[in-house]
Amino acid sequence: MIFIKIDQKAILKRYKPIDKFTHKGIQGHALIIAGSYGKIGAACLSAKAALKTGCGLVTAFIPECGYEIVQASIPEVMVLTDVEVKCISNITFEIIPEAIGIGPGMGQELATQNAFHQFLQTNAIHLVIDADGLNILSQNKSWLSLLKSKTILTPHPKELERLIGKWKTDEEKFSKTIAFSKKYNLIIVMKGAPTHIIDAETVYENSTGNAALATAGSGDVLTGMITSLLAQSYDAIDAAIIGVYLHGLTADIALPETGFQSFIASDIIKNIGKAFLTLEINTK
Ligand SMILES: NC(=O)C1=CN([C@@H]2O[C@H](COP(=O)(O)OP(=O)(O)OC[C@H]3O[C@@H](n4cnc5c(N)ncnc54)[C@H](O)[C@@H]3O)[C@@H](O)[C@H]2O)[C@@H](O)CC1
Ligand SMILES: Nc1ncnc2c1ncn2[C@@H]1O[C@H](COP(=O)(O)OP(=O)(O)O)[C@@H](O)[C@H]1O
Ligand SMILES: [Mg+2]
Repeated sequence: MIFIKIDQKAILKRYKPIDKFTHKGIQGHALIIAGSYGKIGAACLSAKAALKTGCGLVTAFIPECGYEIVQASIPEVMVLTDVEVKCISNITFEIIPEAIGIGPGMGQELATQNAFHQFLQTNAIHLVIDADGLNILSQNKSWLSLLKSKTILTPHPKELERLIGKWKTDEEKFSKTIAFSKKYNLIIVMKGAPTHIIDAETVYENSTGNAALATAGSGDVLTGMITSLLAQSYDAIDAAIIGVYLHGLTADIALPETGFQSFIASDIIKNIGKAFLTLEINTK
């Protein structure tokens, strides 16, 4: 195992400042496939976080019932709807995004599982899988071999357990996750306090974040942020590392204003700009 601590210096080596002459057409298009009846908020959080992390365009693919919710709450985001009202049942789109984030709030209806399977069989675009995307994979482990090399998975501890089985010690958790990452050639964002990013034998430990992040939708926001960085042509490992670092940094920045208790997932999104600025100041 190779252990690497991720601090600001490590991020600055990977961070690419925005080109003065860029435009929205080349700044990356992220597609967020998420949401179900009662959990359209997860799609909103993820899509808004993707936009606020710098990609030029964001499209949300959601069940029909979420159409007005997403359009009204984030007018900058484009929306595609499924034929089903309450859940995703057929993932088809004509746009060509550079990266896709799938799973937040998506639910695990049979129709959604079938649509996800169909999608994995044909998808060739860089991918981040979270939440119900992970839960569906846990129930259908043979589908893991459909994932392209360096697909990013972002499990919290319970989702990780569903994927790799129970562990008794931290050591066992790491060795099982490393073996899983190697077997399927995946990047595993092992969310926690702190979060570790696992790429085969290499374990990156994040240095930002605090308990304020223990709040609903916090992971949905992270999925949007990593997808956005992937869409902006960061390598998968860099997108995962920078996304986790900035996500944690928002909570460190906001803490003096919100305290642990009143920090909510929208506060992560609100502070992404300030988190980026700490990097800009250090590249001057
Ligand atoms: N506003 C929204 O629409 C929201 C939608 N959400 C979605 O709701 C669905 C269900 O997600 P959940 O994660 O709640 O459900 P899960 O059943 O996957 O996870 C909840 C369980 O995991 C355990 N757990 C979670 N984090 C842990 C940690 N750090 N350490 C130890 N145990 C931990 C909890 O004790 C609980 O038993 C997902 O699709 C998610 O994206 C949530 O993100 C909440 C907000
Ligand atoms: N005590 C904590 N300290 C630091 N980070 C935390 C803590 N609790 C949760 N987090 C972070 O918050 C996020 C929670 O993600 P997740 O459980 O998927 O939330 P949700 O599904 O509600 O969106 C992860 O990035 C995790 O690392
Ligand atoms: Mg989650």
